[in-house]
Amino acid sequence: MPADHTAALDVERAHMAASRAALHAMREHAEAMYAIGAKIAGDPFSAETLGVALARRVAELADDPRTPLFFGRLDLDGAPEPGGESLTGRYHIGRRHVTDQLGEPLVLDWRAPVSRAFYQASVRDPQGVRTRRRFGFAGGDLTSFEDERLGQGEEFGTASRILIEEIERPRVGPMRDIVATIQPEQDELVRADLDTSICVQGAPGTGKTAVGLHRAAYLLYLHRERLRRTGVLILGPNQAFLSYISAVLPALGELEVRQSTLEGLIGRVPVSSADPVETEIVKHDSRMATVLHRALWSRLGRAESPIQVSDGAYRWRIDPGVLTRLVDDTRREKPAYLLGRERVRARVVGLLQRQAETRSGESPGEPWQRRMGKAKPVVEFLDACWPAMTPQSLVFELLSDPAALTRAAEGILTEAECRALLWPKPSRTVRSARWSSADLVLLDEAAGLLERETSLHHVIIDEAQDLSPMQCRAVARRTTHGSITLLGDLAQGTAPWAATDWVDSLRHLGKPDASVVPLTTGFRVPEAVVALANQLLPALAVNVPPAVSLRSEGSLVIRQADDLAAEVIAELDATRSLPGSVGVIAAHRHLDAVRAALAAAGEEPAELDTPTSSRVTVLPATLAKGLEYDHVIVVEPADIVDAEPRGLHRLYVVLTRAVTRLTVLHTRTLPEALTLATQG
Ligand SMILES: Nc1ncnc2c1ncn2[C@@H]1O[C@H](COP(=O)(O)OP(=O)(O)OP(=O)(O)O)[C@@H](O)[C@H]1O
Repeated sequence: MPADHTAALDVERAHMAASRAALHAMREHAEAMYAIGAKIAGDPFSAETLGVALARRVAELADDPRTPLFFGRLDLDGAPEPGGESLTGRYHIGRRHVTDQLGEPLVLDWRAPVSRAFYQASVRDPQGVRTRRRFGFAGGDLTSFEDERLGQGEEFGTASRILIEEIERPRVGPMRDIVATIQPEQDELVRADLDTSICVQGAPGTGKTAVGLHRAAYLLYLHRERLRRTGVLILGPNQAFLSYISAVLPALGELEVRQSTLEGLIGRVPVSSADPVETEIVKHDSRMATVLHRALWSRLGRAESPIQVSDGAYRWRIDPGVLTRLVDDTRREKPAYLLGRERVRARVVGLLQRQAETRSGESPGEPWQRRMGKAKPVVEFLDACWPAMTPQSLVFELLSDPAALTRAAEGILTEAECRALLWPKPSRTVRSARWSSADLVLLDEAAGLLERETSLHHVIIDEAQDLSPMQCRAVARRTTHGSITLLGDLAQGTAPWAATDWVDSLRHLGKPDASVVPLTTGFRVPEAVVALANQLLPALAVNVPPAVSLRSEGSLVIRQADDLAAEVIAELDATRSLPGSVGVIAAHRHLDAVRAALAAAGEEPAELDTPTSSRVTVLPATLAKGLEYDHVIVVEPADIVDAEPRGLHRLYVVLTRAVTRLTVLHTRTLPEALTLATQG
């Protein structure tokens, strides 16, 4: 390193030390506030609220010695601020604001408006940036830097050595944040307005998950109070994936974002049975929404007899014609079902009240109204003409009563589809029903008809290509007044109902106008593997742009084996001296044999979502989505393809988990698409 470079780095290190000391002081100050918070708050409720806020502040100010406090610097030369003013001076950009005792900024949060230029400025549009400096680091220490003098036409783009080093870094443990190296096209998505819904179609490893997580952090920074009340939610495909991404937001100082699977979000009953796939397909079809709607609303009836009710002093009467009109009028207002029932009850009481007023000249009080609302004749009328329902009772009836299902599904489902829906041996009562995971979407749809969901402000949905129409509707019900970020790759759709076009998903999600933005630069998969994966694309029958890889390093080996287990062990031995994680991915039927071979060879592989120090993880192909390993060993691809109807898509997912080295081991003939790809 040249001497002037070394000297400059020393200055930066000193700034880092000063920033760390200042952060420490900020935290001590917050801790002191926390200690006296209870005393200064006037009442227990404010003490509690203040205590929670201060405790959060203390936690947010934690310093992680393994990461540097800043990773970039901007020298500004009259940059126009969003407000129109010009900014000059020097700003270090990091994971959070750090200020000195006088409140002067030592580090600017990466989400602050000024920091945008760090990600977006270019020679063509310098945004007032004279020099952009990026730092290389090891642990929390600065090791190098790289300057781009934009004013002098100097710009590295994806050739930045520091970016390359970052993406070539061996992967260990859970996912990391990418805040130091967010690319301009990713930054556009991260910083999109809160009210804008977007759909990101991105090839494997293009940073969709990373973009989603950073977008959550960005939105929370900009709209902290609003979002604290109404929430940001991240939806992922399974627990293994959620645990893989769980460290990213805390590393960015965001500790309170809810991350869930869709089942976790909508599950209102335990899942204790499984459906055959043809049944699941019908249950996830959007036509079920119409069937449920019809089944529910067809329960409204005409009043056959009058309500005759006594309040102890007098008897009142409402004629059937009036009651039927009341039901019809309320229905026309399109309320949620249970709200409608209560409206009818209130209107009946209103009619009784008017009769009482006419007779006595006085209005009966609230206790009288409540009593009349619960009077037996009123309840009997409601139960006959607008019966109370629960999600479970509605779905139970449809799945157990052929006549009820036929009535509700006529002209919507075929006879075969109805047969697929009906339980072969229905439980005797709703309470003893054994629900499947596909039933959860039906129950949620039913619940949405009965009562409106409260809307979240923003939902980020990862691996969204696998959402069924009914699952999309479940999300839509929770974002009626909010926005969504949809992240996915049509080529990776493995569910039987996987989307083949984003237009339909967006329609079911209630955001038909969201724009679909492609991401095509891959940061994970090496060139050789991307080339192989791209050649599978025609066989996947989806229209997506192929990926380009930023990683030229990396290897691909496809090897015929006699003994798969022995080959896996040999391959593991070959990777022993290399840094980074290893994922052995196979169809379910091979897992026991692979695990036994590993045990015999003295390897103790990690289980998914249990953090261990083991470098090797053995996992089924069905859980590989969204994950990555430096070295991936794929066992018997033909069995992965054969295991499910969209097995080739599954294979595409599995092949694209590799960061550095992909080894495919097979005894059977390779799937045809892969053979063509290797020849091509
Ligand atoms: N700008 C970036 N700088 C450095 N690393 C990045 C960048 N963008 C993405 N990465 C890294 O690339 C890898 C893939 O990112 P990510 O998992 O977000 O991709 P994805 O599009 O969600 O992939 P998949 O479709 O396979 O789920 C991760 O290790 C991520 O940290």
